[in-house]
Amino acid sequence: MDFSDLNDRLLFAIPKKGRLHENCLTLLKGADIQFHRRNRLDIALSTNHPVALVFLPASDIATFVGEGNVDLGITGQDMVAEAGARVDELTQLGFGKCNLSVQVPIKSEYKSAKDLVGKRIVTSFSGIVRRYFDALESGLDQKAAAATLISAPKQQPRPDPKTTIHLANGSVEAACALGLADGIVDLVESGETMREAKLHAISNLMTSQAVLICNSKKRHTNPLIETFKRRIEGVIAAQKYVLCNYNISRASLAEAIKITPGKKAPTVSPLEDGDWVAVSSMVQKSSIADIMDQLEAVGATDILVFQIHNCRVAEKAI
Ligand SMILES: Nc1ncnc2c1ncn2[C@@H]1O[C@H](COP(=O)(O)OP(=O)(O)OP(=O)(O)O)[C@@H](O)[C@H]1O
Ligand SMILES: O=P(O)(O)OC[C@H]1O[C@H](OP(=O)(O)OP(=O)(O)O)[C@H](O)[C@@H]1O
Repeated sequence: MDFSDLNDRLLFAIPKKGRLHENCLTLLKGADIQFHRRNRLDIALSTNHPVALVFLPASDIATFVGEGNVDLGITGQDMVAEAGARVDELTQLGFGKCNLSVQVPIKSEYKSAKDLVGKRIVTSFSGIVRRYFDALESGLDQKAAAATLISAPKQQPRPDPKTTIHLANGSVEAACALGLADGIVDLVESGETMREAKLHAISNLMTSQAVLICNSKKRHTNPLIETFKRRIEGVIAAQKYVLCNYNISRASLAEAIKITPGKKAPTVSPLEDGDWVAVSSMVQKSSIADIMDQLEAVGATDILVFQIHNCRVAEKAI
């Protein structure tokens, strides 16, 4: 492959390793973006679309998309905020969910992030943390300081910051025990790392999940961007929902529909026995056991649940 192979191809950046990598490969497969990645090469040409996949560190993707070096990408919202990148968030992907929190040793005297103003913080998110503590130092409360990370235009850094922020690229949770920090700012999902390190969270800077992002200027220049967005949304919806079929008497239909209202509306088909109908409806996979109990309680029979491999659905949430 040489660079001319990339001409006229949409460049789509995917995390090359780490927490988001496997889920991204599943999405590409579900969206039927086929490719062959040669050993040790971080660029792979799609074999069925005018697309090149670019495998990059998750932390670089927001900057590359923001600056237009690649057109489309998947990374965490935390990475987008850290890069301060101006990108369009096309869709939230429902994985890589975590919080970015200020944490201190359980036994320390610090009770809120404000108590750490003027102290030492270790983090992998030095940009976000600098902005957050600048906001606290300028007198904002924790909630208002966290809001500046998402909505407010980027401020100039304070010329005389009181709080010392050190960048660490991993094992941030060890910094307090090693005497390097009074507090840390790190990601929390299950909380296991935090608890093992005898830390607890005293404030939340932001919640994050993986997102599909694109360069704002390129959004409407290539129709494949919208096609891939729709396909990926279909794969995610299919992972979230199952199809529930059952039979119910006409007398109980209204009650049953309240339990399974469907995306738009359930499909109701007549049965040979005129007093009964068959109902087919998409329901959230996570509540299916509850829903089956409720359907049985209102008299539904022959309740069958099917996995959905792929779908395109209306926006309305169930
Ligand atoms: N424990 C976690 N639970 C859920 N999502 C996480 C977790 N840790 C990280 N993430 C999400 O995954 C993204 C990438 O994290 P990861 O640790 O894989 O990044 P990386 O630094 O590129 O990889 P590596 O640590 O392998 O160098 C983060 O920006 C965040 O959005
Ligand atoms: O709340 P938990 O479920 O324990 O997850 C949180 C941990 O996950 C991430 O680290 P990762 O495992 O990616 O390793 P790292 O410390 O090398 O970044 C993050 O930096 C936390 O340390």
